[in-house]
Amino acid sequence: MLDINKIREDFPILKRQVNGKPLVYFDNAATSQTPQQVIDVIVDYYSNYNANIHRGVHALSQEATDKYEAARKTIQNHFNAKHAYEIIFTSGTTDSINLIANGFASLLNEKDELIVSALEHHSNIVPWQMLCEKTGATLKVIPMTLEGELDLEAYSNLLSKNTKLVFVNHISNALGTINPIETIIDKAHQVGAAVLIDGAQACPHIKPDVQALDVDFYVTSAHKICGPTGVGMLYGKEEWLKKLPPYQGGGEMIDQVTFEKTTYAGLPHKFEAGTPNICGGIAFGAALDYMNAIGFDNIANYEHELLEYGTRKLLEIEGLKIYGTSKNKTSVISFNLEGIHPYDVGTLLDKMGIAVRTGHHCTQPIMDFYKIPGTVRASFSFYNTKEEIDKLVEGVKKAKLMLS
Ligand SMILES: Cc1ncc(COP(=O)(O)O)c(CN[C@@H](CS)C(=O)O)c1O
Repeated sequence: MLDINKIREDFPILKRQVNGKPLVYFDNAATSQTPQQVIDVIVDYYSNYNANIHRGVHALSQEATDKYEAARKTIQNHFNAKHAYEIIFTSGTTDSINLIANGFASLLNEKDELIVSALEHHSNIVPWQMLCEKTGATLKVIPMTLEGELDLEAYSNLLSKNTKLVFVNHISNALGTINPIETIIDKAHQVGAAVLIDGAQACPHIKPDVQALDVDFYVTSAHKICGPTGVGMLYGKEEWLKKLPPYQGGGEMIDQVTFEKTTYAGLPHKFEAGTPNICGGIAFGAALDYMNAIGFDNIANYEHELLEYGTRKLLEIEGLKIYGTSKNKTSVISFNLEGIHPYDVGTLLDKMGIAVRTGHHCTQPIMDFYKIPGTVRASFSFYNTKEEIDKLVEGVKKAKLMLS
């Protein structure tokens, strides 16, 4: 059982007032808030051992290197990766996906096919469209259903011996749907295709086991899981990371440089050119330690309570429609009020101190599917409360009165 009041004490920002009202932060799917334990690690780094890593001969550099590589091991253990060198630090989910898409440019041709899902974030669509433009490969799309789930029968029919890569999100940021990635991975492997799972929305709620999933690539951002922005990770199976060419050239990723020829470093540094976000990586590890101390089972159970409560209370409002009604979803509720633009609802809620996201949530294909301009999206985290949901419901009722 979580002590929510005690947990909320960890988050200084939750004491904020917005427009003269206590902040109700329901935009966790965009970015999560940062506990004092992680803030302290960031302050400690810049106060006591800020230095460049991996090649320094002085104490500060060694301390920073040790902490950075310890964070990599924390991430390895969290995702149950076989080797620490299968964890590549990136600037986030988008960067991780682009790293892989660029790597496949040298492996694909016009006969090859890639499969994406209709539920994807633009970060897991556009890099692959760019790759298809470069290589002549074909992009195929797994259709979605009205409930906001993937049509698995259609997926099976899209797979063929020409399928080289399948990439889907673990959890939809716009609808909250939890996709059956075990099935998706298994079917892709049966035709010899590799699978990239976009875990940006999953990692705040569940603890993926990359070896159990047998996934080829898994990506996420630290800022979704109580960590800082500007840092994330790519997990890749060793065999794949060894096959892919470097993403960026520069310091750190080399072994020998001559004007005749340059040889590259081994894993993970082959993919980590230049000075990394050292503090961000260390804070990423601290964020995972914080979340694991609370326990992902406790987090998932409590957030499911919030989802059920919020869904029930919002549906009591006449004319409110929820998009994404899968039985298997996390604490994201996307909704609209009949005849009212989501942006207007979001603006009024902000005046009441309630932070939600409105618009297409970087998933325009989903909005096109539902033939709507966007939604109001409330996304709950383990530090939110039912009392805050009551404020949201009252706010939506007020907005309906004012805007109808
Ligand atoms: C499923 C999914 N995939 C990729 C991204 C991009 O993450 P970055 O850290 O920006 O690289 C996101 C970020 N979604 C935010 C910003 S649009 C949201 O409000 O839903 C995501 O949810």
